[in-house]
Amino acid sequence: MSSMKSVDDHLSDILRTVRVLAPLEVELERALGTTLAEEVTAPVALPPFDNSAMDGYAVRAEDVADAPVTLPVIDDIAAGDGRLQAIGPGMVMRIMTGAPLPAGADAVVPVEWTDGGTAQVAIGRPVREGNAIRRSGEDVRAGDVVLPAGTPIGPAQLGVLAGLGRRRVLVRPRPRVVVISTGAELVEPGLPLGAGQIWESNSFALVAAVREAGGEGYRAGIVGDDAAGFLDQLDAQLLRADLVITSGGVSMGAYEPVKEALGPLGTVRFERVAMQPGMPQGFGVVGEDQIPIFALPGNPVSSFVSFVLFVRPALRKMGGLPEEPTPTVRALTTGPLHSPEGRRSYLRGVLGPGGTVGPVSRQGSHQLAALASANALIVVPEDVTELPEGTDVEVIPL
Ligand SMILES: Nc1nc2c(c(=O)[nH]1)N[C@H]1C(S)=C(S)[C@@H](COP(=O)(O)OP(=O)(O)OC[C@H]3O[C@@H](n4cnc5c(N)ncnc54)[C@H](O)[C@@H]3O)O[C@H]1N2
Ligand code: MOO
Ligand SMILES: [Mg+2]
Repeated sequence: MSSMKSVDDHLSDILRTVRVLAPLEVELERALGTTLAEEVTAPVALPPFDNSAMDGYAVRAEDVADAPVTLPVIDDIAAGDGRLQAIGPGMVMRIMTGAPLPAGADAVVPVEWTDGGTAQVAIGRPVREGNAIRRSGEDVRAGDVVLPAGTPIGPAQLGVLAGLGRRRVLVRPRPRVVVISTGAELVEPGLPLGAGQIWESNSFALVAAVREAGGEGYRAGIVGDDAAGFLDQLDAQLLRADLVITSGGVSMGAYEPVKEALGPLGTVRFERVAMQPGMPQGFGVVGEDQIPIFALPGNPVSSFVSFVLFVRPALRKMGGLPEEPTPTVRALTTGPLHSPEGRRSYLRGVLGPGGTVGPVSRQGSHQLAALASANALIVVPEDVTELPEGTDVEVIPL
């Protein structure tokens, strides 16, 4: 039996091969979930001008120091009022939240502290200088770097970009990922099953996982166990792909179209990775543009686990995010665990309350429903075959 490649070596080969995607200018509406490819500075201060934090009256604090006092209201300032207003000693203006502070005013009295008058107003208590005023530049000064390149764009970052007047922004685009399923036994869900057939599920799970990982996933349908047909489909799909995932056809059978088609190219290596599930799989590049391709095993749990361990980090890198190990937590096992010698196991488990984790009862790599009942993968190292209940283990939350 040929020797196996470690999970860590396989991942580092992958990360060495995939490249960060070229920056692309996109509309703000399309930037959520991407990574900034430019440094964003503020063209103006935020707030751009001194303004009121409350609905009330713009005053000179010294004029209301002996409150209660009654003072004349010389004008109203609404938010958006562009007039350059000013007040003199002994005068006030009615002002709304967000409206520009008139020159000469140094405090705002909230309407709750007054009788709400419009021609004149009775002010019930004094205010400190600066009360309820939001100063220009208090959030951001003009020229400040607000978002450095490499920032992941979430809702708050998107909001601040709009708040800085941006309509378009330079980002690392979402990787476009095409998923091709292979297998003569596969039928589109929704169509009737014939003898010996099963409904195709891997591409649905993988496309969903791609989307969750920040990529744009497309199903390229099912190709049978025919290497030439697979290559035709691959050629057609490469036009719209930054990355390709195939499922099935990589093991030791008589009909392994992916291995048969890609093996001879010399740019895709088929390995036995020392893991369970997911041992047989390939990785490399295809086409003129050297598009990365993951040839994942057909067993549904195997392709899913391989996605988590290998494809997700590759998508992160392509999308401009820093490399980081797959996030894990520690937990105590609620039952004994078994694992094959020489392969790192990723047992399907349930993370419970209080930092415990238990394996689900069905651990076969074809048992997709068991995966769906799990919320974690329990990592058992290569050299460990049995673990008693109560062992502290590493867990990948799903
Ligand atoms: N003699 C050996 N046989 C197998 C070995 C081995 O080392 N020696 N490895 C086993 C392991 S481990 C795995 S994993 C699988 C990998 O198989 P393939 O990648 O060649 O995939 P297929 O043969 O096409 O399918 C395997 C299994 O998965 C089902 N499948 C495939 N695609 C889908 C899909 N899109 N949706 C749902 N189910 C799918 C398929 O029907 C098969 O049952 O090889 C073992 N064999
Ligand atoms: O390695 Mo296979 O993924 O066990 O079923
Ligand atoms: Mg096979």
